[in-house]
Amino acid sequence: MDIEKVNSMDFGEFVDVFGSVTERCPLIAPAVRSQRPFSDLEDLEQHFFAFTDALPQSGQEGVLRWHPDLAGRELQRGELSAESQREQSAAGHTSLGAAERLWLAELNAQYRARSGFPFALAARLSDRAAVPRERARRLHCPPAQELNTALGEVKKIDRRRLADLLGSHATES
Ligand SMILES: NC(=O)N[C@H]1NC(=O)NC1=O
Repeated sequence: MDIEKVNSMDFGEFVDVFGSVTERCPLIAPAVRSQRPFSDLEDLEQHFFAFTDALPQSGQEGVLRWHPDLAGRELQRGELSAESQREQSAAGHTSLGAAERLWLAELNAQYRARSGFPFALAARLSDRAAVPRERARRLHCPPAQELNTALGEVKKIDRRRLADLLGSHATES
C-alpha cells in the first residue's frame, strides 16, 4: 500500500486499517487521520507517536494498560488481537511449559504492582529467553525511566505494525 492510497482513504477505511496500530487505543487512528496528508510512512508513524507523546502521564499510562500481558491470561484464553497473537507467538510465548508460564505470570504481577501498568516489550524483537531477563532487569528501574522505556517499546510495536500494513521494511530501533 503506498502513501497516496493512505491519503485517499475515507475516515472509516482509515480507522479500519490503522485502528490496531496502537493496541486497543480507539482514539489514536481517528486523531491521526485528521493530520493528513502524510508525506511517507515515516511521517505517518511520527503522527502516531506524537499523539501518545503529547498525552499527560495518566494518558500515557492508559495507552500502556491496553496492552495485554506477555504470556498472560489473554493469550491462554485465546483473547489476544491478531497482531498480539502473532507477536507473542514470534517470541515463543505460545509454546511455554506450565512452570515457565507461572514464572512469567509472577514477574508480570510484580511488574504491574510496582509500575501500575503491564510490562511492555516489542516481542517480535525479542525471544523466549530475553523476555524474562529483560522483565527482571526492568523491575528495578526507577518508575519515570520505566515509563519512558515502556512507551519506547510501544513505538517499536507500532512501527512494525505500520510497516506490515504498508508492506515496507521497519528498521530495528
Ligand atoms: N505487554 C506487551 O508488551 N504486549 C505486547 N508486546 C508485543 O509485541 N505484542 C504484545 O501484545
